[in-house]
Amino acid sequence: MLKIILQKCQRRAPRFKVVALLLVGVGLPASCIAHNTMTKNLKVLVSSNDFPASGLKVLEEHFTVLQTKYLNFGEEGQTKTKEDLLKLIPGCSALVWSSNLPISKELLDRAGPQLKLVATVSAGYNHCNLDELRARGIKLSNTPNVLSSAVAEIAVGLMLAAARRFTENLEQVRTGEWEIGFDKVLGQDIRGSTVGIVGLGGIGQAVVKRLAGFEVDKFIYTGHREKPEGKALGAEFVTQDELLARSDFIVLAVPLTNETRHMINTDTLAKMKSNAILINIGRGDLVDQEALYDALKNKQIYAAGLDVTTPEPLPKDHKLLTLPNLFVLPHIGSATVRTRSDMAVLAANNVVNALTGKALVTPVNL
Ligand SMILES: O=C(O)C(=O)CO
Repeated sequence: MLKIILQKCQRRAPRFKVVALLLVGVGLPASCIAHNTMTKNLKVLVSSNDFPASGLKVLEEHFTVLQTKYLNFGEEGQTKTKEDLLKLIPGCSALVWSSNLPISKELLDRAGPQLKLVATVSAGYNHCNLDELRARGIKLSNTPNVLSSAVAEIAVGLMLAAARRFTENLEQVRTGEWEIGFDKVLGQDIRGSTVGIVGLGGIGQAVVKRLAGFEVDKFIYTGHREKPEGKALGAEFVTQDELLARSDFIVLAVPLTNETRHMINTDTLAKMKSNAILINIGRGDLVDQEALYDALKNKQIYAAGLDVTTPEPLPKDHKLLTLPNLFVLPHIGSATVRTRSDMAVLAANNVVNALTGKALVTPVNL
């Protein structure tokens, strides 16, 4: 066995033969040594300096890990991070990507032909140029499922925040001008409502499950096709128009694609009930924000709760932020310690598999 490993190492990189011999001397399993010594010369770039230690540990066991030294925070931080990443990228075999820098043609050119995988640390991959990845034979992985509960919790949080008018109520607390009275700042119930889910994937299903105790009257959903999971959850499959017309809460849980971009626009907002509450946990561009601003301002719909906006960060003087019936979060759907750690480990395992010739754990079909 050892002989075969050493021959392999010799062929690939003679200096690893010496390393392997030394490590056998200290008692490490030969297969692990051969594998690690052969992959240690591969460079993997991690795009953020706050990537969870659990994921880094997996990567560092196998590869040479490069990481930007800047915090991707604020305009200056973002500029420095981008500059740093562009310097580090050439020669990398995999990119572990949690940056808002798009995976573009230019960036892939800069990386070079040895790049095998982009492992995005997100469920969404609309920031990746899929045509370029496909044309170059570069694989793409994402981190679905592990974040479904965390994102669904934020959807439920936004439903409560928008329905119970957290923006106005918080403002009252901050200014000390509380409206004390029996019929002041009344909100809407989730109890007895119809909740419409646009996209009954992992996150959409997790939203329905989390609302189990809220006495929702009816769950309906729309998408490309009826799903067996819908039946199991007691959710009715309807057309998009029917969902818009019937829902008290509309939760957007679909990826951003050419088909879904601006699916919420002047026309679709006009089909909603006047008490409708729109929740977006997908991507900002699912919604035409100008149209949403008008609909909220004119009270054409009741309220909205957004975890995602265009752009991110939303400038602090953006007109959306003047609306009392809008509650906005800074894209924190997956931002829990456990979820981010699970995402990091999943992304790292995808890298290990891609660079050791195994199937990806969570591939994106290109
Ligand atoms: O993982 C993603 O794509 C998210 O946006 C989670 O909020």
